[in-house]
Amino acid sequence: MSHSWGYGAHDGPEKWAEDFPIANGPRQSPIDIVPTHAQHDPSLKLIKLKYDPATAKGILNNGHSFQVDFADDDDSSTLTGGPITGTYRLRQFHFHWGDSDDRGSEHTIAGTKFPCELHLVHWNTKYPNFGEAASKPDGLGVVGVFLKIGSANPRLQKVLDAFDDIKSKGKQTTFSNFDPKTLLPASLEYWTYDGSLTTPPLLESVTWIVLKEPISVSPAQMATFRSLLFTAEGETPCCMVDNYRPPQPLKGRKVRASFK
Ligand SMILES: NS(=O)(=O)c1ccc2oc(NC(=O)c3ccccc3)nc2c1
Ligand SMILES: [Zn+2]
Repeated sequence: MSHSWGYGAHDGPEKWAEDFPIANGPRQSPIDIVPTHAQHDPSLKLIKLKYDPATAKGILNNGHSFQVDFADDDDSSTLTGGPITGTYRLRQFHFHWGDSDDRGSEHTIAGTKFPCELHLVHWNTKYPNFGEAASKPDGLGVVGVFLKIGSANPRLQKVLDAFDDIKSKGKQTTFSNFDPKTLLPASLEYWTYDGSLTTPPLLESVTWIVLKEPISVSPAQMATFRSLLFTAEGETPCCMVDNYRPPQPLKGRKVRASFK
């Protein structure tokens, strides 16, 4: 089955269920987080993110977003604590963003959309690799960070400076010595719930950890995000924008807060 999905009218989120019926499953992501409905859980631990900059390997335009990939053959870069048990290894981070500043995030907060959202993707080392973990209900842990319009974010700039080499789909380049911790806000307070990958194959294997505090991004930096292309070299260029899935039904799930 050739899975060609995207974010357009003909291949976008409203069509994904045709090839990926789990799109209508019981624990789909993203969701609208309503802070007043979230329950503070005092048993939730602090999240611990330990990242070794040396594990950063490369940056790739995969035609849906761009991602920075990390070496995950040992426990050099891990997520522990928070709502999860055990050790989850960082595999990649990527973003979702809009064509204008009024949209772009996947999760929303009481209906509020942010212009951009960062996802740091980790897999549970109780499984042999990412692919195995991605098919298990406790296989993945994704940390979501909102970006809001403000002053230019100097830590983001190193990522954006690599875009000239990955403008179109399938292009990649080396990307080394980068600490994703520099992209995190001061507070690691979070909401957590059981969900899924937000793009096909939409596997329901993600423990979501969405940070309450956003990081900043400037309008000029958002324009740089929007200069990437969904399309490969030689194809009619199509700007990579609005690569976000809208919130999905909660279907009885509880969202817990690590804070009061
Ligand atoms: N928006 S999302 O829910 O964070 C999300 C959605 C879809 C995803 O597919 C992958 N695959 C790998 O990282 C991968 C890692 C190793 C080998 C092959 C793939 N990560 C994802 C994260
Ligand atoms: Zn994502």
